[in-house]
Amino acid sequence: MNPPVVVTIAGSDSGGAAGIGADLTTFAALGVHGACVVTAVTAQDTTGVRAIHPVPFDVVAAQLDAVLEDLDPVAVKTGMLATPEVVRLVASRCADRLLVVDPVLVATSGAVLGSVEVVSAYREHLLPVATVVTPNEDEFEALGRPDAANVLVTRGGDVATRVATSNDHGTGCTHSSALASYLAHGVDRATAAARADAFVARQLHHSKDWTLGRGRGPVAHLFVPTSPPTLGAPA
Ligand SMILES: Nc1ncnc2c1ncn2[C@@H]1O[C@H](COP(=O)(O)OP(=O)(O)OP(=O)(O)O)[C@@H](O)[C@H]1O
Ligand SMILES: Cc1ncc(COP(=O)(O)O)c(N)n1
Repeated sequence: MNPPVVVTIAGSDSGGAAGIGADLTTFAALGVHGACVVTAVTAQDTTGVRAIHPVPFDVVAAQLDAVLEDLDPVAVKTGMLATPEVVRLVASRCADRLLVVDPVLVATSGAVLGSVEVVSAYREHLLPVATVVTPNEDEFEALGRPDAANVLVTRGGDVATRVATSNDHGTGCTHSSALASYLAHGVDRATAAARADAFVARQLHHSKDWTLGRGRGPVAHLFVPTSPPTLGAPA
């Protein structure tokens, strides 16, 4: 039987904690086939972002056309979209699919990954057509505290499930990719959100004592220490 197809539209992180790498590995961990549209190349490590190179618009559009026309993904997950043109492109091409929008505007390191123009494009074009939007607190503020049913503010784990670790680089990407994977397996939004929270908490627990890099280390995306996660089973 074919796995569900999910496409991530996001930037690369040379340090392998966030972005496309985190998304594809999370998709693999959760039993979906991952396709990818690369929007930007970042020179980044556990301590911060050194450089950002947006991919030319035509090349982003060509990647998206290829994936949509040939692989027909059931779900789309967006991360760093880099330019307002790409935000508008995604809104116009992906509104008819399960669409998880992680509005990547501020990195864990504090680096700004989205301009004022990008924020406006999100508000006007992408937020209204998303299935779920997963801003963190800073991104929620930057977006003007949108008051809509599809907005799920991520808060770094609630008291019961919070894992004490500084290895949290990539948690937002992992969380939104897990959410898109569970939706692609056919579970409802509330269940998918709860499972994504539990998945990230478990992955954070697994990597909590890692000492990779000198800054905020990566969350484990793939290592699954106990039984495999529940995928499309009844809610
Ligand atoms: N310390 C933690 N313990 C348990 N769960 C956590 C922890 N940190 C993050 N999470 C989980 O990961 C999700 C995303 O976390 P967070 O909001 O910190 O991501 P982010 O990297 O700031 O997001 P973005 O990619 O939007 O910038 C949270 O909703 C929560 O489910
Ligand atoms: C290419 C890219 N995409 C997304 C993030 C956000 O992830 P985080 O909030 O964990 O820094 C990032 N730092 N880099």
